[in-house]
Amino acid sequence: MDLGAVTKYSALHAKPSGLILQYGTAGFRTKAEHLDHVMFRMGLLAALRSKQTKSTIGVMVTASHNPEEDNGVKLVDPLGEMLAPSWEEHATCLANAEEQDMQRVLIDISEKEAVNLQQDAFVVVGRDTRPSSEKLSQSVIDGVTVLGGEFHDYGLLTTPQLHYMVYCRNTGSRYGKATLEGYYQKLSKAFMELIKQASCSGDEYRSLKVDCANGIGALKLREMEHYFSQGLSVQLFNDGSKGKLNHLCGADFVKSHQKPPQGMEIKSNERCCSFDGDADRIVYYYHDADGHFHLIDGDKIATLISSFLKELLVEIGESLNIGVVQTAYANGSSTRYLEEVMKVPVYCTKTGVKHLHHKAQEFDIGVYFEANGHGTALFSTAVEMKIKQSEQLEEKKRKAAKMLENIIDLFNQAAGDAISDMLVIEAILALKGLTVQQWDALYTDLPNRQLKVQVADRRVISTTNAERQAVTPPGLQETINDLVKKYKLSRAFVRPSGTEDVVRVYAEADSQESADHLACEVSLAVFQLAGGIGERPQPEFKIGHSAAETTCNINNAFGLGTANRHTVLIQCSDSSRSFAKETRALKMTSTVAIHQQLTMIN
Ligand SMILES: CC(=O)N[C@H]1[C@@H](OP(=O)(O)O)O[C@H](CO)[C@@H](O)[C@@H]1O
Ligand SMILES: [Mg+2]
Repeated sequence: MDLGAVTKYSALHAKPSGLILQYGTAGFRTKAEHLDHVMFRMGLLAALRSKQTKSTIGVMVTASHNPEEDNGVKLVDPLGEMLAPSWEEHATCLANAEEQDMQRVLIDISEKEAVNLQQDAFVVVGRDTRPSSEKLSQSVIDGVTVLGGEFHDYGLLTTPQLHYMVYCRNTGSRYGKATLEGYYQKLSKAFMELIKQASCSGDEYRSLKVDCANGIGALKLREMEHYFSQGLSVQLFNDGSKGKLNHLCGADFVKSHQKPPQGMEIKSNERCCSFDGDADRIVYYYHDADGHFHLIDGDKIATLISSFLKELLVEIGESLNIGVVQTAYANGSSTRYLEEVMKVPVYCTKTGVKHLHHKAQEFDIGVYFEANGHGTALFSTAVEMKIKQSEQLEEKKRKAAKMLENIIDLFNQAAGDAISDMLVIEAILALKGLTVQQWDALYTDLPNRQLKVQVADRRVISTTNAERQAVTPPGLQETINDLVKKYKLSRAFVRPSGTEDVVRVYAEADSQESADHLACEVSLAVFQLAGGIGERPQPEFKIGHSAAETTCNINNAFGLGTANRHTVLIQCSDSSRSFAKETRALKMTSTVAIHQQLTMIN
């Protein structure tokens, strides 16, 4: 290791003194202007990891669903997986070392991990469409080359495409060809094979509206679309030609606000979906004939996929085991449906796909999804062996085995992938002849609410039991237990976020009002017992899509009685400011005192 060169080049990517960052659930994420030194150092670290594992390592420059001004970086391990936990710690040490300590930290990591510095290193780099990404990925490359590593810069890629490239390169191309062309061909071929098996009702021309969050997903779906257009026509919205990345659109927006993205016109019963900013998450939705919005999230996606795979296994006559992995955010109805109706074992892990991915590897077929739409399915070598042996099976079983083989090829087993998941879902819906409403009707989600609470130090909250119970601060869990008892079919938990400086609160109950009240009461308990800062959590009534809907919300609030003399916090987006004005008029004529605050959603 040429430490002189490291020092010299590091000075060109100097760390702002005092800046401390943590390699969190999804790598480093913060304002783009604070990340140059982190990128250079992650280039160094990726080269070391590559030397140690004698494999290709990936570096992705993205901040996923964060605002456009942010950026981030994460490393991808040899089998396309998230970086090993011990190396996450090294990443944090290296990113936070002051300039004069850099050499010592690098040597420490190399010694601790017994890295042979003479070994070659190879790193592949990808980036999303943020204005800051190109320059930042160049800083990663500087880091790789200063340690004598070689690199391949894929340029613009979705995050899951980079995971796929790493996986292909480290498995001698058995998984696929490590090019975009290879990715498009592998997935499209599998999709077209599956679609061919769908019994054609004649009138079904499959089409889907896709909100691309103004991100990389739009570019890559455009490139890919002609490979599968015979089987599915996609109509792209928020394709980056005008709107801002993730602004009022994308999977995260749709899931957390439980409403459609801006910039997409939805006719009743049309199938629509949203990707997030780096295209590793997907959620579906539709408007029913009465104009009501229905969200089909990661839980329902996992249900559709696992029920289809289970049926295939039954048809093939194989006793391979199948498991579904969720987090505490999974809707209680989904867990009940999977366990009680489908009789599939369900496991709960901590938040963050690396936890779900590892658990899913324990099964012959492991399906994992976070409620926000990030997930995939993993297949063991036992499954592949059984498929190979299916040549001898009778016709019907062979057909099912062939279907399984294609569906395996269609999944991105390296990481959750919006494009791959979209094609899997479309294929399953076609094969089963299901409409989006029939899929949605598998079970009814329990009403739920997620809130964020600001505290001075979110580390005062520690949790156990896959984050479903708070251990500290003292008294918090007991308070939550008492609050939960007040509502029917209720559940609530709190945990410190791994990507934002907030405590997340989740509550579900038999009605939206109950879920909202419970979430609010739990937020207040967090605020009081865990050192809340800023404004106290308040009961919250969101502004509706239309003036009429908003008026109705406010009236409901009055109707509750409890709203009297309450502070009503009205959140409104830019475009709904006019509605806010109308509700101000309502305030003037009402007998209830409303202290109105206008805050921006997002
Ligand atoms: C409730 C929620 O959606 N949490 C998200 C979010 O993590 P937090 O640790 O909750 O901030 O970002 C992660 C990375 O994208 C994602 O894996 C996870 O599901
Ligand atoms: Mg993402």
